[in-house]
Amino acid sequence: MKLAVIGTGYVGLVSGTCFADLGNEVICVDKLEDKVERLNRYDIPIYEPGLEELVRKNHQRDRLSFTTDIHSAVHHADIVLIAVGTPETESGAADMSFVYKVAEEIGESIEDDKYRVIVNKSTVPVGTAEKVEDLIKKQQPNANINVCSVPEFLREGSAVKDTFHPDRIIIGASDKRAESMLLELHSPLTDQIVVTDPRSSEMIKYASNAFLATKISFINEIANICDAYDADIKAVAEGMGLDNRIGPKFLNAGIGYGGSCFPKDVKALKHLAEERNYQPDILQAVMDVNEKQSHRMVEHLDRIFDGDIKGMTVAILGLAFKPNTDDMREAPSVKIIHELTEKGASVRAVDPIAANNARTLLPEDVHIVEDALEAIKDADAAFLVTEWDEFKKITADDFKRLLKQPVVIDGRNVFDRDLFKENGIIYHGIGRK
Ligand SMILES: NC(=O)C1=CN([C@@H]2O[C@H](COP(=O)(O)OP(=O)(O)OC[C@H]3O[C@@H](n4cnc5c(N)ncnc54)[C@H](O)[C@@H]3O)[C@@H](O)[C@H]2O)C=CC1
Ligand SMILES: O=C(O)[C@H]1O[C@H](OP(=O)(O)OP(=O)(O)OC[C@H]2O[C@@H](n3ccc(=O)[nH]c3=O)[C@H](O)[C@@H]2O)[C@H](O)[C@@H](O)[C@@H]1O
Repeated sequence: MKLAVIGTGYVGLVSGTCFADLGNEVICVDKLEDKVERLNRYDIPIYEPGLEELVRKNHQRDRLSFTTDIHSAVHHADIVLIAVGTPETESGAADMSFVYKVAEEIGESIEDDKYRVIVNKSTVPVGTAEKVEDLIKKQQPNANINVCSVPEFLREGSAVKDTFHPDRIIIGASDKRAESMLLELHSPLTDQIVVTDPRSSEMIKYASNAFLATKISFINEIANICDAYDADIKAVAEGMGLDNRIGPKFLNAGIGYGGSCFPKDVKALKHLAEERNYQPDILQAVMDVNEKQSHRMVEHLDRIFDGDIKGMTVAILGLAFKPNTDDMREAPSVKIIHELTEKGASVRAVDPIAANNARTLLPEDVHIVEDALEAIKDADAAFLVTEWDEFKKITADDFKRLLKQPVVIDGRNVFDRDLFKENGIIYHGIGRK
């Protein structure tokens, strides 16, 4: 099939490349000339394991190309995927200006009566498929199109794997012909395909992200209660997760969820509810717990030093919002570092790949170093903020030898608490002192 993919962020670039790899002819469009130029040189603007080889392979086979010309891409396509950003606005609602602009541009690009399926892959409010259809038809009243919703569920850092092996595909189809084309496109990926209407499909995406965020805030709340009673959240989560109805995933307590999606999507869903005069109390609580959670590490440090942390040097291990990405959007590290510097501490930070993206978000006097052991050396305390594999390998002995004071605050509960304590380290995890 011939595909046009509009937007080459995580979703557009990864899904476009994967569909090309499955044998489709894919043109990826971005409005940013320098991004398109970089992509044509296989200089991939995001860090995503496996992506570069896949782009190179399919580009060289002439199945995948990059352009700024939306007009010719839409003209060529049987299916147009919209994958532009839907960031949050001040009110918490999704900013739909990029999607609406693309809809208008698609309308302007359609000049013939060929049948095309337009697909929203961006995470969008319920009712957007209808709005996009209206906008396209406003530009081109005779456009022979159906607008559908196929939300994306990939995770950053494992985007290629998630796209080739999805748990499920949701197709929100507005018409039988569109449904069968989308089934044909997606059937090589999985048998687990749910076909529904566009509105339900749009809601499935928000509800899924909100549910995962709820699981995280729930376990963080239990961790905070564990803290107060000297129970161990790791044991608690393991015990809970063995119940099939609960499941073990997304029960890692820590410093709250970040990233480009959970924070904005929970807010956007809340906003959607309030627009229809429904007060979503659970979503509000999820956000409130998450907001508080990023302060836990500094609270632990304060507890150890009776609030007197002025003049200390704290080593920050990890800046990205999670491992295997250089994405700094809503990364808890930013809040933690600002809190430390506001309290008069100095910060020495390290991250394998996110340091460049982090620089402008951090106070100027934060010292970013290349190596974890260099960050720790002579610091008064170390904070494990992002659980990169290379940080997990730091031993109790390394901390003991290099830190000025053997204080380790483990924001992701990855170190062996008992071993660290046996080695004389003052170890605090989240919900496991
Ligand atoms: N990042 C992720 O892991 C996931 C994101 N999503 C959703 O997918 C959507 C896209 O997210 P990302 O890929 O992270 O976006 P992004 O913000 O990283 O990239 C969007 C791209 O679209 C381009 N663009 C904007 N307007 C354009 C136009 N008129 N014509 C051509 N290109 C245009 C931008 O230049 C940019 O390169 C969002 O709604 C997001 O919530 C869904 C699942 C996973
Ligand atoms: O809509 C999206 O953009 C995507 O959002 C998330 O993917 P992502 O943000 O890449 O990362 P996750 O692995 O889900 O982690 C999100 C945040 O939750 C935190 N988290 C995750 C799991 C956990 O047990 N505990 C926890 O604190 C992570 O540290 C991170 O800050 C979802 O997992 C994807 O399914 C979805 O497609």
